[in-house]
Amino acid sequence: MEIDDINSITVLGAGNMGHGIAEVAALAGYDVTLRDINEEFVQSGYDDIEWSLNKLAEKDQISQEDADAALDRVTPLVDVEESVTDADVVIEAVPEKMGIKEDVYTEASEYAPDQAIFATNTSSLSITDLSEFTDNPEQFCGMHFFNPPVRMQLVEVISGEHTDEATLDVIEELAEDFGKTPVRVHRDSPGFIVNRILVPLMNEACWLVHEGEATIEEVDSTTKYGMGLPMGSFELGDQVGNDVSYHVLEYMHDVLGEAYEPCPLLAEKVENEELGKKTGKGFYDYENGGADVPSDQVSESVSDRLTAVMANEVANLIGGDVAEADAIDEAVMLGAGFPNGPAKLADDVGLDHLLETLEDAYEETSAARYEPADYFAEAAEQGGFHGGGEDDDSYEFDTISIETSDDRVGTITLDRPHRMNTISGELLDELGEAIELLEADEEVRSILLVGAGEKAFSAGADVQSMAGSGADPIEAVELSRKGQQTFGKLEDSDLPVVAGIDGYCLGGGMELATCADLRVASERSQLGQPEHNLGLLPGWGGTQRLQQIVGEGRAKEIIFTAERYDPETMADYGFVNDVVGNDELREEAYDLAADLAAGPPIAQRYTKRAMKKGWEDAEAGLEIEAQAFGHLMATDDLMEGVTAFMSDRDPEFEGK
Ligand SMILES: C/C=C/C(=O)SCCNC(=O)CCNC(=O)[C@H](O)C(C)(C)COP(=O)(O)OP(=O)(O)OC[C@H]1O[C@@H](n2cnc3c(N)ncnc32)[C@H](O)[C@@H]1OP(=O)(O)O
Repeated sequence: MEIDDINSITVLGAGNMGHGIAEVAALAGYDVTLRDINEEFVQSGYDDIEWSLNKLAEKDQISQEDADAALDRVTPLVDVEESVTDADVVIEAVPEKMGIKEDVYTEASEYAPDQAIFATNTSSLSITDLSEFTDNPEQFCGMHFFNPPVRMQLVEVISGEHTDEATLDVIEELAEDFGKTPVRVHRDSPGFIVNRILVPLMNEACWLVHEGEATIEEVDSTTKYGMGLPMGSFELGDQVGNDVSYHVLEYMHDVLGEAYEPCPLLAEKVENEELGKKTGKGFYDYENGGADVPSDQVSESVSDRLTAVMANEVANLIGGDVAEADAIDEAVMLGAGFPNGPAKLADDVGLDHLLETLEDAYEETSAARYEPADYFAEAAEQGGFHGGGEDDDSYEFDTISIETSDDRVGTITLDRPHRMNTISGELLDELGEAIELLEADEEVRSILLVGAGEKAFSAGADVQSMAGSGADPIEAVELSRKGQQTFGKLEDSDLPVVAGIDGYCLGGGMELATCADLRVASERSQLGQPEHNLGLLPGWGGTQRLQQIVGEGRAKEIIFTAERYDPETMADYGFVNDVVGNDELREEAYDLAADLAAGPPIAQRYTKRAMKKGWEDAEAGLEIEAQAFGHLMATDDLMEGVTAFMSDRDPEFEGK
């Protein structure tokens, strides 16, 4: 089957995941049948889809017409035969019990067309075992969505032992058509990628506390503020559900062995029905304020242990041919909101050190969970999961990407869409390097700055990583100076710089855009300096540079009110040069950057210098203007400009 042959999708199971998957498929334009065992369940799933679609429309993420059209494409049904008889793809999302799934597959494969592909959303059962309940196990694979499917970008596409390549290809294309990012899991291994990393991490957090090596506060402070993960390990456990982690661990324990023995502390939580957020109590008490993770109890030994255990799982996945390092990183960043993938995090700490940490713990405790995976030493030897530092492609970054085009535009994309393109220390380093690279590239004549995804240009400094290190005032001073200097490179650049703003442009994100020469914003953008809401001030140049553009009165208004502004108001204030339709932003911003790239480089360079100098001292600015004017007289560009004007053609400036 080819992707173009897919029109009808049946989702079996109208629960939390089932109705979410059906909604995603309907939004992508497919006819969807949503099936559950009785009217009440299926109607409840349908109502949830309607609610969610209306919410998306209310938030202007889709139009009301699109929401209504998507709902119209969903047919709720109870009868199995009727639900699958025309299905091109059947996605199963029924409860995680082998017996229930067996019944569902046996019945559905009796009535589904022979060519239909079956995909399971299971997070914990064997794809191979499930495929054997169908007539065509080669047309069966895993298609694991994350909760809630409508918001989460990741889909793990998992091969079973019998799955053929064509099935995986078409399901990957389908996931892309749903607007998701598929990550291929080559082997049917418990937990696939994301749970295989997260669940042993949460288990190790429990062991550290159970063995008296750390407190819950120390572990969570370290996880969140030391390692920079989105939340503490126990906080995450409570969110996932302690029963869910426990059952996944039990399954891993059965299939993969002793290393995955659930910690008694976790078992105790399950026994006491302290399952986390959903029961009001887990490791934290959600009826009394919930998780309050301290930022000042970061412990190096806890960080080493947790990172080492996580790295061991990465080594198991790579060594076991389940997935490659890049796929693991992408999956965990998208599925769990990690700022960097676990392979990259481990590489950054250093595999030699982590291997030693594991070996020491293994020697001390003889616990199987510390036994280094076979592949670990190999990866350490080659300098990391990502192969060490021998990669001499200087255009490779982790938090940004850069691209150059025939129009001589160098585009820098802030590339942390799962974190609203927030600006971390690493991003600042990479941004500085990227600006220098583009400046040094003779083929580049202008810079375009954009954010990845549709939600944000940038929501500012990554406040979480700032809270981790910013408790130290001296470090915070340095961080402020680093931001000022990095963004200042754009101001000082000889190249004209355009910021293409789509979505949130807040705090440090707005300070970055302030350093561009021109700003184009989409209609849906929201701009502002919310730092005062956090008890901070715009510390990446905002107190100085914004007033140069909008004047002191407006700059003070923007900073003191900490409000979010629409782009039209920002255009009235003189901050935004042009407001364009959401769908046109990329093209319009690029075209502007391309126009500037076709301009006279020497005149542009001197104009920027004269204007900047004039901020400090108008007399000095005027002097630079006069000198530059003189120098330009002797350039080929002037000759070319005048000749082109006389011949009524476009000039071709060479910067000479
Ligand atoms: C010197 C410079 C200083 C500064 O720049 S200070 C920072 C200034 N910026 C801000 O104060 C903006 C803070 N963020 C927000 O107000 C909201 O977010 C938005 C309005 C941008 C978006 O709201 P919504 O659409 O409801 O999304 P969501 O669930 O709040 O955010 C999605 C994920 O992005 C993370 N995130 C957003 N902004 C930041 C940030 N500035 N630092 C770190 N993380 C951030 C969230 O926590 C969350 O993450 P999860 O999905 O894991 O819950």
